[in-house]
Amino acid sequence: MGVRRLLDDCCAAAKRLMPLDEALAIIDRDLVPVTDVETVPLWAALGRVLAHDVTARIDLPPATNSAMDGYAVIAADLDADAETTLPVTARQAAGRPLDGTAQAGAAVRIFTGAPMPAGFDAVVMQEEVTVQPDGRVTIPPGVRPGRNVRHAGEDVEAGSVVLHSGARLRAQDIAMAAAVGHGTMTVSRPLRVAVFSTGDELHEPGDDLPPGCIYDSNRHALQAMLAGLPVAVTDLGRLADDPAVVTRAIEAAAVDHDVVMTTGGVSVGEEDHVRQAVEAKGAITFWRLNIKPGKPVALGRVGETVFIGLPGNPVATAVTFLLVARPILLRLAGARDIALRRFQVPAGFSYVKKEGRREFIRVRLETQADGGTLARLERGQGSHMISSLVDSHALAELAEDSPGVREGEALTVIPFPDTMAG
Ligand SMILES: Nc1nc2c(c(=O)[nH]1)N[C@H]1C(S)=C(S)[C@@H](COP(=O)(O)OP(=O)(O)OC[C@H]3O[C@@H](n4cnc5c(N)ncnc54)[C@H](O)[C@@H]3O)O[C@H]1N2
Ligand code: MOO
Repeated sequence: MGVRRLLDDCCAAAKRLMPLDEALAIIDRDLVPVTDVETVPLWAALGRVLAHDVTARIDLPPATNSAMDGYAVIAADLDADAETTLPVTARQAAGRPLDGTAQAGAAVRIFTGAPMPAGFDAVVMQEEVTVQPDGRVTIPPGVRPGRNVRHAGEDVEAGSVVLHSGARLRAQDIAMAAAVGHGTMTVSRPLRVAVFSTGDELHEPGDDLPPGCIYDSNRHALQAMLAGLPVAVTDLGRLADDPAVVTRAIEAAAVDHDVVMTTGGVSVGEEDHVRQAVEAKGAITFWRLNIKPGKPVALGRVGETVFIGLPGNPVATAVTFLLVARPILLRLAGARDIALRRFQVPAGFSYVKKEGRREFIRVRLETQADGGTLARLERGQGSHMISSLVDSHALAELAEDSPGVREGEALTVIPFPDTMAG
């Protein structure tokens, strides 16, 4: 895996801001996914990337069975226009052998999930029958073959592919693997991701805060956001704004990690040393994207290790994690679908934007009385305003050439993924 195909020369040196789509195309095309796999129990497979197709070992359902608690019958035994009273000659519970004899002209007491007795083709719910004092059952007219019957293989046929390699496993995928007989799943190994924050002003939350300093929130936010991805995180703490310290730390972390991720120090100030540190030991592929917030975001390599440099402003960190770091990590983990889901909802506000950059603004998604959804603009859109992240549910995306949005117009929104959703 890694960055073998990442170009060393780049538009980093150029003045041009790279469009987001171009950066995503580089991620898609040039990053080489991990090839190491491991086999894990089902409970450990959630969120991991499936390494091979999963094939059904059995039909699903494995046998034709009843969808209801009631009485199995042969529809042809019944009077089409009048009630029919039948003796009950057998009992069929799920997971047990047939008790009694299932025969034409009789009903079988049956329960949900129990296999249909041979030759029986319909089930009448127990609520619809009358049990006579002598134990016989009276069945209403109109029962057709197939009623309340679930056929073997109607969900999945044995031998068919039920999950495709590259899928990020969700709860329903694990249900499917289990149902068709797999007790383990083969997934790509977790990416080893090292996380640093940089900045002399940063202090650990919980400690005393000297004047002019702030608590390090980004490093903790990143670890929380990474928790939703197939990664093993190493927290490498805070780095001082010292070029030698930053260079040494990035170089050391690159030795035993697949990805080194930093926050802060990636812009143009004299105390921003991250980019130079990466260039000293590797190369930068892109460094500035045509997005707001999050313009200073870098992809590069240090040896074979992928480097991701996220900007320091907390909202820019979160936005670039979603838009850039997340697809990089999913691609490296071998995931097939790395795109964020986008929806259109009406805007409940007007917003003017400068043309030229793609802009992401924080919105709340409100359910209206008519059941529809409306996007409301969060107050405080500065990229230092964490409260607007806390109060929002999604990013609204305004295209490069858009002048903004007017109330009532359709707005493209990207709902926050699980670790950021309410
Ligand atoms: N002359 C220019 N100045 C800046 C530009 C620019 O293009 N030209 N870009 C601005 C943008 S946009 C952003 S975003 C920031 C990104 O800067 P850095 O990535 O170098 O980040 P820092 O300068 O280290 O910090 C920026 C800001 O974020 C706070 N911060 C940093 N780390 C953390 C952390 N771990 N937890 C919480 N907050 C953090 C830091 O104190 C600063 O306030 O640059 C602009 N400047
Ligand atoms: O784009 Mo910066 O990333 O405004 O905060």
